[in-house]
Amino acid sequence: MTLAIELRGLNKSFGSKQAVRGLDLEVPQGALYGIIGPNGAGKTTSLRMMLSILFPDSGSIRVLGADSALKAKDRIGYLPEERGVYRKMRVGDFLEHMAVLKGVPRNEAGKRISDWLERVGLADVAKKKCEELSKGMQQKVQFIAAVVHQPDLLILDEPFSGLDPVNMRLLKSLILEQHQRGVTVLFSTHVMPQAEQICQHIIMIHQGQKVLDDPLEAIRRRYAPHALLLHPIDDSADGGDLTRIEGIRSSSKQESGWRLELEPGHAPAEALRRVTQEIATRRIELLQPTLEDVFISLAIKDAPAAQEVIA
Ligand SMILES: Nc1ncnc2c1ncn2[C@@H]1O[C@H](COP(=O)(O)OP(=O)(O)OP(=O)(O)O)[C@@H](O)[C@H]1O
Repeated sequence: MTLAIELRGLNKSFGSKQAVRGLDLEVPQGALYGIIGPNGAGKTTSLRMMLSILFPDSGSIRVLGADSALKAKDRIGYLPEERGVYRKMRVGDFLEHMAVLKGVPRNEAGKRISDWLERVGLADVAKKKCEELSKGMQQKVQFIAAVVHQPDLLILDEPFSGLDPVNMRLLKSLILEQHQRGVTVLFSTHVMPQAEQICQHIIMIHQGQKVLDDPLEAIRRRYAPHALLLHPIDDSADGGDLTRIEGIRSSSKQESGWRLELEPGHAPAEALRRVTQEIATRRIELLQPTLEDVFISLAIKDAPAAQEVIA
């Protein structure tokens, strides 16, 4: 397996704050990886170290076979968290500048840029100054800047922040398209449903440490279902207090059916059997934990106050 990114034991502190602790990471060539983690977890710091924007205090980095991203910079595309378009520059000039900087011949750049602007619905902004664009538009322009040179590795820091649902969907399809072209894609996000919909593999960083590094399917299997959704034959039935059934911790009637929370550690199949013995059931399903459930359960382990609120 060829690795696009290989990090070993990365550490980084800012003064007394250790932002990244002993980070090991392997991203195979052609993979699509998402990095999630609470605010301040160390995601941006990790991405910046991979890109040699920041340097680790210790540990080693290999990117696209080189010992520094600087040696492979024309093969890397990066969408930074801070949206740094050159405010006074015209959009077309900004993109041409970025493309040429990354090795695209000037006569080729113009055609690529107008194709891209067309694709993201910004065909009419090439002559506008960057500062005249909305935040979402600027973000799309920056995405173009990250891909216009057809990189082999694409690193996106919070690509979905500030986008409306239509543009989120557009960006999602553009990221998937890059992946299908064989580009290695690594992106950080707070938007769990997006990570869940498009990633094959999830990394979670919490307080500077990696706490999850698995294929999404394996994560779903590991975090066992913790709830059932029940559709009784008689929709108007009350059912009484369902916590009388062994293994059921709580129940609530929702539009989608009755949601039954399982006792932690209780075998879902057993609970399912008992429930269907008690209640005439049209349909019953195990609810798989969402990535957000996993995120919250890992992130609040060290935050008792937050746990109380969520429970
Ligand atoms: N240049 C810096 N100087 C001092 N502290 C910093 C610097 N950059 C990051 N930090 C600190 O390092 C920690 C990790 O920050 P980082 O930006 O990597 O987190 P993050 O996971 O990207 O967070 P967010 O999701 O909020 O963007 C935080 O405590 C942050 O305050």
